[in-house]
Amino acid sequence: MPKIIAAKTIVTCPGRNFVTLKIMTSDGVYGIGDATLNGRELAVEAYLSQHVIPCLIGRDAHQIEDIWQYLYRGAYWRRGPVTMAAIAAVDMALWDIKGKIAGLPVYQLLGGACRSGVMVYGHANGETIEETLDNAAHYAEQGYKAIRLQTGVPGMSGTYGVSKDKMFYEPADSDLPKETIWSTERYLRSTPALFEAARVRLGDDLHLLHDVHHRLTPIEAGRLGKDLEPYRLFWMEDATPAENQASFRIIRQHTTTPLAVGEIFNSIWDCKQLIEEQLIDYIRATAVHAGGITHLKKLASFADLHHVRTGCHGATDLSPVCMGAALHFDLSIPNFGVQEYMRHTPETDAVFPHAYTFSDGMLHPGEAPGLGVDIDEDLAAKYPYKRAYLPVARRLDGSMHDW
Ligand SMILES: O=C(O)[C@@H](O)[C@@H](O)[C@H](O)[C@H](O)CO
Ligand SMILES: [Mg+2]
Repeated sequence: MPKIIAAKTIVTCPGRNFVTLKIMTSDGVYGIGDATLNGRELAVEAYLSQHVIPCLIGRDAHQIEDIWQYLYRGAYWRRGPVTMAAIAAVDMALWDIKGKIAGLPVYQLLGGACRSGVMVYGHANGETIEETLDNAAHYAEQGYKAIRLQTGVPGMSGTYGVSKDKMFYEPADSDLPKETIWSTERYLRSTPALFEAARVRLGDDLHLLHDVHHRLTPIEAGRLGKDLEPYRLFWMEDATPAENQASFRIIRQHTTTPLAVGEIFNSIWDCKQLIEEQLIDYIRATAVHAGGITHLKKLASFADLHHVRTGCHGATDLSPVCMGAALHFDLSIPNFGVQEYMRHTPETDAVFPHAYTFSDGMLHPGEAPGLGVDIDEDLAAKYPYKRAYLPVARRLDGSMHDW
């Protein structure tokens, strides 16, 4: 058996912070997993190095499910982003090892390909509607079939989703949380105008998406969904905070705009009611924050029973290791919907050489054994950790709001 003989964490900041777990086996084969939790990176690093790695040594690296159960049940304290990101990193690394030993890409171990490629969506944005649509046209020229549109809200700078650099979006760019302002009324006025103009300019064939980023109440979200119906969105994302899953019933009662949620979910328990009651159309949980490929597989199978498809989170704060894992998963499940693809910078891509490729609006994980993603440790060491936080938002009267 390939025995786990050592494991270590690698923290690097090639423009943004990433935490990677590397597991070494007695066969000389190693695997890697993503453990990045944006803005709280060192908590996961400590959880792994202080509490998880000592429990891994000597175990059979092939026993992926058993090790998952051992870490999940064994901690006694279940779930939560730190715990689940740490378990996810172990899980990804073990799938990587199994694939390398079998000489097969991970998607083959998951049941083989269900499709020829993974449709992805890119992020078009701008301060104005015109700038956003120019950017969207640029994505369409590159072959994207699905595009997310976010535009500045008049009179409010620092709105979520609007970036200075049009190809790379990095909101965690400040060593203390930056304060931004928010007005629901202005946002609800400007967003339908963006999509009205988008259909005129971009036509009917592109899939258009939008991220509300948890900033509306359920009834406000119901109204926005209704206002957006004429423009036939692929989805409206994170319409309202989802701790109270039943609140999605209110949105559902008011609109046929498809709903996506779940990038901050850590387990199937965060979306059990949402899925069971068919209150959503797409579940956005992803490998790194929801317990790895093993847990995501269960979640997707449960979702499939309820006509819910997947739409894995794929922002830049999820490393190329997570992107690799997501692509193997996406290719192999029947109820795949779409994959988010926010490109990493060339510096990040150099630290994480990978086999996945983009062509004609689709990503493919490639045929390399395992996850097909590696880490260049010498290069990683040149970019030390830099504290960075996401912004926060306040309403016009100064009270806190979701960013
Ligand atoms: O849909 C998305 O990609 C997001 O909502 C992210 O940009 C999110 O803000 C970041 O992942 C936070 O770390
Ligand atoms: Mg989002």
